[in-house]
Amino acid sequence: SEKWEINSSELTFMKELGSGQFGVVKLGKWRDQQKVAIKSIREGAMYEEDFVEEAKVMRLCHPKLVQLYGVCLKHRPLLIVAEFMDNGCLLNYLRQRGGTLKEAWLMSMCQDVCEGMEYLESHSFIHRDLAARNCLINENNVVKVSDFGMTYVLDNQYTSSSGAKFPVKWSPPEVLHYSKYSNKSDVWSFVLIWEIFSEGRTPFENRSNLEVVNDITRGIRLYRPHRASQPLYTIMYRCW
Ligand SMILES: COc1cc2c(cc1NS(C)(=O)=O)=CC1=C(NCc3c(C)cccc3C)N=NC=21
Repeated sequence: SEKWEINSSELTFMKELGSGQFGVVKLGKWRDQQKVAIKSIREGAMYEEDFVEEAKVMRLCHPKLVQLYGVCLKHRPLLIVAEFMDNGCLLNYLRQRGGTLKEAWLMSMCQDVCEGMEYLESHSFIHRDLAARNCLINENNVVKVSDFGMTYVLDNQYTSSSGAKFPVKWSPPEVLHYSKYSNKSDVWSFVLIWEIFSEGRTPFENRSNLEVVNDITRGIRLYRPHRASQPLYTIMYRCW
C-alpha cells in the first residue's frame, strides 16, 4: 500500500473538535498512543482522486506547517489524519484571549506563519487561503499553517471569486479580477498579520465582499491595528 495510507483499524476516535468547509474534525489516537486529528471529507466535497493522487502535500514537512500523516482510502468518507494542535484554530484563540496577549507573543505568531509560508514558497507551493481561520496553535503556543490542500475544494462557493464563501478580504486585485494566484497573492494574505495585531477582528468588518472588491481596486487598504507599531504597519502595508 501507499506510504501515506493509514489503516482505519489503527485509529480510535475520541471526540469531535469542530467542523469546517470540508467536513468534521475529530481528536483520535493512532495505534493507541499518538494523539491525532482526523478530518472526514464530506462526500463530493473534494476531488478525492486528485487529492489522493496529489498527496504531494503530504511530502511537505516543516515545524510551522501542520503535519499531514496520511489518508484512509478503503472507506468513505475519506479520512485525512494529521498533527493534533491542542489550542485549536488561531482565530478563535485570538478572540478568546484578546487584550491579554503580549506584543512579543503576537510577533512570534507572525514569525511562525512567515517561516511556514517561506517553506511553502521554497517548494513552489501556493496556499490560496492563508488566514487566521486556517492557522492552528499548539500547547506551546506555536502557530502552524494548515489547510494548504484548498485547491481540491469542489464547492464553487469557495472557488469562484463571486461565491459567498470566497475569501475576498484576503485576496489581491489580480485574484479578484483574474484568479491569478501566485506566491505574491499568498503575501497579500498576510492580512493575517493584521488579524493577529487586531486580536481576531474581521478585516473591513462593516464592508460587504462586493464593497471590498471596489475599495481594494480603488487603492483603499486596512487601517493600522491598535496594537501594531508604525514600523510593523509599514511592513504589512507593503504586502498589499
Ligand atoms: C483543540 O481544538 C481543535 C484542534 C484542531 C482543530 C480544531 C479544533 N477546535 S476548534 C474548531 O478550533 O474549536 C483542527 C485541527 C487539526 N487539523 C489537522 C488537519 C489539517 C490541517 C488538514 C487536513 C486534515 C487535518 C486533520 N489538527 N488539530 C486540530
